[in-house]
Order: sequence, then C-alpha cells, then structure tokens
Amino acid sequence: MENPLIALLRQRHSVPSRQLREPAPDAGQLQQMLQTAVHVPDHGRLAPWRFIELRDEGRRQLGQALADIFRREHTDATEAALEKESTRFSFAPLVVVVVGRITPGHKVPVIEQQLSAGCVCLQLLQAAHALGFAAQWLTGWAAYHPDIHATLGLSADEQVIGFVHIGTPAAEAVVRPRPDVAALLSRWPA
Ligand SMILES: Cc1cc2nc3c(=O)[nH]c(=O)nc-3n(C[C@H](O)[C@H](O)[C@H](O)COP(=O)(O)O)c2cc1C
Repeated sequence: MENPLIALLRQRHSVPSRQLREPAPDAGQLQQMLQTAVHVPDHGRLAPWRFIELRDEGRRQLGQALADIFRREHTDATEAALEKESTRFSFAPLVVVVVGRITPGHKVPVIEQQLSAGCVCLQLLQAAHALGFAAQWLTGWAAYHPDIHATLGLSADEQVIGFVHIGTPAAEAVVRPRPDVAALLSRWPA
C-alpha cells in the first residue's frame, strides 16, 4: 500500500481558477495552510516572503485595477478583453498573494530567496489540497506590473511570486499526465 502522505502529494493537481467556487478556507483553515506554507527551506533564515489575503472586496478591486491598467495600455482593447481582465480574480473565493521579500546584495543569492518563496507557493497548494480544497498558482502580466505592485502596497524589493487562487472545484478537473521520471533520471558517473 502506498504511504498515505505520498499518495496525497501525488494526487494534488491544479484546478483552473475559473472553476473554483465557494466554500473557501475559513480564517482558521487559512492560518493552518499558511503555517504549513512557511515550513520551507530558507537559506539564511531570511523568511523572504509574506502574504496578502484577498477575499470579496480585495478581489473586486484588484480586478478593476487590472482592467484600468489594461485599458490605459491598450487603447484599442475590446469590451471582451477588458471584461477578461476585470474578472481574473472573480472566481476563486480566496486568493493569497505570495510576495517575495528579496534582500539584494545578501550572501544568499536572489534566486535562492525566490526559490524559497516558490516553495511557499507549492506548500500552500499542497496544504489546500490536504484540507480538501483546490487551488491554482497563477502569475500573468499582473504579477510583474509596477502599478499592480503599487496597488498591493509592495515595496521596491518585493515582488509577486504567485497569486494562489483557492476554493472548491465546480467541476471535475482534467488530470494531466506527469512526466516519466525514469526518463529524467541519470546516474553520474554513468
Ligand atoms: C510560477 C508559475 C506561474 C504560473 N502562472 C500561470 C499563469 O499565469 N497561467 C496559467 O494558466 N498557468 C500558470 N501556471 C501553471 C499552473 O499553476 C499549473 O501548474 C497548471 O495549471 C497545471 O496544473 P498542475 O498544478 O496540475 O500541474 C504557473 C505555474 C508556475 C509554477
């Protein structure tokens, strides 16, 4: 019989944010998930991450900010395109923004700080899965746009590592096949 924790880890898969609905994790469940998420390797104990919780009003306002920026930067944008931008955060009832707090010039290279923050995102996905929710880690242009950073109150050394959309699936997700690790594994020296 497969180890139950291994089985749980292997069952995790993303559910597209547009298919996520209520119920969302409540405050206690979110705390549990975040406690799990920070159980990651962290070179230098920099804790190079923090979280922003978006629920109803936060998701609505962020969607509106996306549409406003998109309209400004694409003067020929169609109503459908603007609608797509404004609704990006309107499906999953909870979005956790994982913010990387990067210390430039530290002996721990920037990439290692970013990798630690990436581990936080994965751990958050796994914790959501363990509690019976589904999730998807998204970035998209908004994650890299300075005006979105300003909207969310990020400082100059902070970046969006992921928008982790969390909720309950409205439909059965299509589970994608995973790579064959045997083909990825070599031994050195051969
Ligand atoms: C850093 C990062 C950013 C991602 N951003 C997007 C995105 O913007 N849009 C998207 O469709 N998928 C994005 N993905 C992929 C999804 O999170 C997810 O991996 C994909 O839907 C496949 O699901 P899986 O988790 O079951 O493999 C991103 C993944 C990573 C690691």
